[in-house]
Amino acid sequence: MTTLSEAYKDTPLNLQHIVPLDFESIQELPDSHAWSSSNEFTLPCSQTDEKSPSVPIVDLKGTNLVEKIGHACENYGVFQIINHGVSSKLLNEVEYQARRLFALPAHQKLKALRSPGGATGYGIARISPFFPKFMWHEGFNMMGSPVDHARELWPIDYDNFCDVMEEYQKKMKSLVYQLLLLVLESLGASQEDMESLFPTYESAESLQLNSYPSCPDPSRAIGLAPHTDSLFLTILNQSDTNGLQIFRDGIGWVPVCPVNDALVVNIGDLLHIFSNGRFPSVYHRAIVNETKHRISMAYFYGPPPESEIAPFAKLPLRKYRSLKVKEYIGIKAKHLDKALSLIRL
Ligand SMILES: C=C1C[C@]23C[C@H]1CC[C@H]2[C@@]12CCC[C@@](C)(C(=O)O1)[C@H]2[C@@H]3C(=O)O
Ligand SMILES: O=C(O)CCC(=O)C(=O)O
Ligand SMILES: [Fe+2]
Repeated sequence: MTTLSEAYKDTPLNLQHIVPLDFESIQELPDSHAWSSSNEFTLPCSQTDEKSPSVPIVDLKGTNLVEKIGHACENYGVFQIINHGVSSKLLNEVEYQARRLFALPAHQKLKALRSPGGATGYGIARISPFFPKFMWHEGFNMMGSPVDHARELWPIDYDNFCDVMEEYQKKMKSLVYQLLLLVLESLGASQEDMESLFPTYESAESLQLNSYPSCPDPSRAIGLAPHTDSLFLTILNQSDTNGLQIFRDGIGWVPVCPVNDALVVNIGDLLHIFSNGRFPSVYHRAIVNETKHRISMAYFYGPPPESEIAPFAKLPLRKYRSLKVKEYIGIKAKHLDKALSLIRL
């Protein structure tokens, strides 16, 4: 059986595209990280609130969930959830542990550096080789138990970090499955379809901690360049600092403004394929700011790498060919934004 991390082995990266900058030691934006300045207008978060949000907010204890989630998936590709059952204590604890990790000195973080063919550990975003400039970002990725890398970072006291990350992954897994059932129901799948298509015990999952240090010249830097996520669904804990933006056709970049204790859910490419394009994977990016060190935590969830993915049989006129999840991951790793069009029928 191929694991998710093995699915990335065939497209190794060189060190230049793995090692982050030592942000602590930098006073000015280096040319390597300076993007041409973008003056596009984006709606400021001060002009939104919970009554007129920039993307839908779904109360998981509310009514008509299938309808609301279906509408958000079809029209936005992203929504925020509240009353999701994950305690604010746990949300704060993962953020605390992530901050603790990124606050380590650079030489210590490099002990957990991702290997060229590996997917887990410390490093810059996988999508970096596709862009001419580097991002104002460092990440730490986990697939399953983080213990091996955590021990490299904190040889003695790695338990706290691991306990929190494992508990968080467990909570995310049950939450994502609950969301997936609602999403599938809104596509017209029956309970039986769902159980046979996506048995709970089989999946691919990954938890990514993102760090965007405060930046001396934020208008010329980018935290995470525009991309779509690859798997089914992503649950993002963006804490309380804004930075996440989605691209909406005909409008442009729209911020996903932080709502206290809310989590952001977004559609990835595999769900785009499964929904035959009805639920498009949303193009998004993260911007940085001058004063705050922003942390986010993204949980990615998808079907196992060996399984087949295709548009759901009950949907008319299939637009995408059927393929193995690991094959799609390989195509995406080589072609990024062109991956979906390469499998179009
Ligand atoms: C399970 C995943 C999902 C990955 C690849 C792999 C591990 C790291 C994830 C991210 C995290 C940062 C953005 C992204 C675009 C990136 O560069 O690495 C993500 C990517 C994807 O959604 O494709
Ligand atoms: O930090 C954010 O707000 C976005 C993170 C993201 O897009 C990702 O990890 O894939
Ligand atoms: Fe993303």
